[in-house]
Amino acid sequence: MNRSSSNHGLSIARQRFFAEGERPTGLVSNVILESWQRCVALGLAAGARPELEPIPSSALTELHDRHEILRRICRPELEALHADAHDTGAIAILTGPDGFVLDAVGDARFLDKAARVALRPGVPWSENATGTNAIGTALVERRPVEVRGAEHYFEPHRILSCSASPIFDPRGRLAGVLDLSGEASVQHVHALGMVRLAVDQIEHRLFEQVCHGREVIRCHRDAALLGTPREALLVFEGHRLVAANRHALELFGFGWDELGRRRYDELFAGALPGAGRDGLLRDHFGTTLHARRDGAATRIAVARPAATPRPPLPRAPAPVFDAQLDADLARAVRLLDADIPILLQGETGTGKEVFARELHRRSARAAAGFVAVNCAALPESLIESELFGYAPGAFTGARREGAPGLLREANGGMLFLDEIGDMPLALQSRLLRVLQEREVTPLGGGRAVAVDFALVAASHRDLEAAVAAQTFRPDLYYRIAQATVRLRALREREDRSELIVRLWTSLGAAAANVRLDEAALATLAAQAWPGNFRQLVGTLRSLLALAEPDSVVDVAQLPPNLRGAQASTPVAPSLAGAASMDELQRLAMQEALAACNGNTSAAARRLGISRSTFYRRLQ
Ligand SMILES: Nc1ncnc2c1ncn2[C@@H]1O[C@H](COP(=O)(O)OP(=O)(O)OP(=O)(O)O)[C@@H](O)[C@H]1O
Repeated sequence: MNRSSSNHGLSIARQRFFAEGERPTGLVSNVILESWQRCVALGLAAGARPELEPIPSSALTELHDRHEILRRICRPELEALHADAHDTGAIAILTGPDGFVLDAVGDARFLDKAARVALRPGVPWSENATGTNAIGTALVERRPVEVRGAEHYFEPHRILSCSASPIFDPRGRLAGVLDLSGEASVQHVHALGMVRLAVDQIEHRLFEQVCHGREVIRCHRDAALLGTPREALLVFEGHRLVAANRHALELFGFGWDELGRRRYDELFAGALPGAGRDGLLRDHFGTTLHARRDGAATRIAVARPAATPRPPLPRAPAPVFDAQLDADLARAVRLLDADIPILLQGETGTGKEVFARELHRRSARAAAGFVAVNCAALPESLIESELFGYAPGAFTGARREGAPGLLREANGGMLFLDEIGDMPLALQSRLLRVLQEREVTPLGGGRAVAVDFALVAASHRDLEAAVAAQTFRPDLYYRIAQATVRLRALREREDRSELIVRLWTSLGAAAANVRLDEAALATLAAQAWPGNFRQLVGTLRSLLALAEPDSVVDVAQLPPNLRGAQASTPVAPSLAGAASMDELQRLAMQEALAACNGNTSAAARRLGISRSTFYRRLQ
């Protein structure tokens, strides 16, 4: 089909879909059609100009900080994509896993034009915010997507032609999206292919970085492709497959959800080649594969050049679940898939949100969205409109075209209502009605819209006690508490040493070759950790940030409040007793990092120095 006839077909498709409410099958691909339908269900008005304001610059800096590793890994491909597409004037874009644009590299003229439709850093290009578009739709579909001209949901975006591919980490979690966008009037013939190749490179590099120090098995049918981004990469823990890249999934023919389930002997027949060696392996179909095994020991032994800049610490470790949590997760997934809501109870920091996200990842609704609402963080005056949405002109200050609300945004996916115990009583009744009737009526009138989402609610309050105290409605309680999971406080767990070792490794300690000595580990494991995971992870991040590469952390390096007999020693005397300016500085930074849960920006602000100075002093 040439372009003018395909444009004509698209105009007819739009007319039929938007004006006549028909399904224009055959005129537009199913991916686009399904996306349009999702946008309609969200209440987005295709003819309107979407209000897409970038987040404030301080929030963008924070976003950049959070995705520093991803940005660094993707930079070469962003530059290369832009260079390859230079003739077409297209721009290369990187977004985070939520669709927020992190970087845009390209031709100044088109950058300018793109900025007019808000295709610039700090603006969300998720489908919920921006309608059908390559970035948002690739995030929903979890696969590469092309969206050209009038296939975009919103009229003003017709000027764009975009090709995007999601980027997955070795555990199958979305890390971000790479996109190439240009003018719809220019042909971008190989755009999607270029983006896919670039993502291949990125995922390969991400895998190397995340799994550095682990024993990685590389294989391919063709020996010449071993060591290239086309090779399959696999990591086993014991006998279980815990990480893989897309090529491995393709080779063995299963999806990310099989990670953690498949065993070595289900994939391969015969033993691995020796560590650090090449050899032959047979897969379970009997096909011969060329394989290479990177021994963990060999990799760790490679000395880090002194001048190598330290990679930033991951903000959060990969979730760690013990056997009990794994069993809770498996049970909760079955219940959730049978449409039974789950209530998570546990003290602050016990990982309720982490648990809920993992539930989503393992559930039948994993491909659809995860919408998290913190009922305690939303001001009471806003919570109603945020949750239930509002009709056009419902109240002063409302957006002209109204808003669908978070309950409708969760349609098809999972709604996570955090701190539900803090929801005002009047709203509890409204929420109950939605859960019973499975439809939402926006504030200020309008017709009720059907919603279908899996519900996970959480609270650190004892909701049963709140019902007895009449601060929580019993009928809502019985509705949401059909299946309850109690997340244990860390002080109740006997496996704290093992947990600390796993978190320590996951935070990058193996990559930097920083060890905790036995006494330090025992001291950390003996703590009660009233802030639970949040406090423990914050402390481990601080220790790692301050440790030299290839070193051992001992008890003397632990924050004073954690050091056995000195546990109750106030901060000031320990600072006063420090030996040198360097030691003083080190202690002050350590205290600040611990107080800010390992957030370096916040710790730098606390000390009144810039973030770059803080980093420099950490080197
Ligand atoms: N199972 C886990 N494995 C690794 N890290 C975890 C785990 N659970 C929680 N964490 C860490 O602890 C932090 C707090 O977790 P999360 O926000 O899920 O706790 P919460 O119980 O929802 O807290 P709150 O009640 O205060 O909202 C997370 O940022 C994460 O880094």
